[in-house]
Amino acid sequence: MDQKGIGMTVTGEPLLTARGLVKRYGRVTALDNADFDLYPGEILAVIGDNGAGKSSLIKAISGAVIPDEGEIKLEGKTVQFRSPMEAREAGIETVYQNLALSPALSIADNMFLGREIRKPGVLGSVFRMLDRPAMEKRARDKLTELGLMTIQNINQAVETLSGGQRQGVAVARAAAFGSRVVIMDEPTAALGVKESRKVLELILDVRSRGLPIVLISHNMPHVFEVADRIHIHRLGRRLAVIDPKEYTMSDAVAFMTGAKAAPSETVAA
Ligand SMILES: Nc1ncnc2c1ncn2[C@@H]1O[C@H](COP(=O)(O)OP(=O)(O)OP(=O)(O)O)[C@@H](O)[C@H]1O
Repeated sequence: MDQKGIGMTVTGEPLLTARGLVKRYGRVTALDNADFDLYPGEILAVIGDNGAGKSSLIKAISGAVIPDEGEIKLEGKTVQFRSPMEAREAGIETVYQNLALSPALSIADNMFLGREIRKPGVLGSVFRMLDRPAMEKRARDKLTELGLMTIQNINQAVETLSGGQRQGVAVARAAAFGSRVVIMDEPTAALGVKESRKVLELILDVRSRGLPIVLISHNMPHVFEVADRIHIHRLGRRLAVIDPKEYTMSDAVAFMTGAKAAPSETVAA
């Protein structure tokens, strides 16, 4: 593999790759031969103008849409996710823009939504009781481990939390279950300065635990603060991958809007 321009932080083989992804919605081609590479332990930001196809790319690699063409590989093996659940089972967790939390449910219940821990039941019985103490303990441990100590009560309804705390729960859930990759779609978009800071710290914290993160964001200061590499998406495909230490924010914006030609040598092979 040609490592030129990939950046200082990546080594070895990519963990998650996509080649030639195509996704059409009627006459709109959201993904037009898109490539993608995520390396172990890195924070990869994905940036691009509105409508560039960032969400479509992320949906394809997280099982939320099925691409019309192309190939996705996880740890070198071809995968075909037919649902977000299948991607989750493979260790790819996504924190969506709308968070997908249930406001009326508690923090613990939200963390285990769709994969509740159940008490051992009668063999073969489908009616197994929820193991609430086990879920509460695991939720509390995870939030403590991630430094979300401001959350006092694990049984507190999510609707009573601040935006930052909610995002924290969503990130904690992803970090708790994402054994291979955590994808975050605009995690700071709806947050204030203090709450954004907390989420950025969480992202760095998740990386320090060895989990790679894909961060989709329009917020250039946030991207430049935490990303190891920046994937620039334009007109449905990857245009370039740049090292944030080598370019400025205005360079990145100029590349993604087409105001300036992107350095072609920085496209990962
Ligand atoms: N479900 C859909 N049905 C029809 N068109 C869609 C659908 N999803 C995406 N598109 C179109 O595909 C193109 C790429 O959209 P996508 O949401 O992937 O871009 P994006 O880079 O994430 O944009 P933004 O930054 O505005 O969220 C757009 O033209 C969009 O209108």
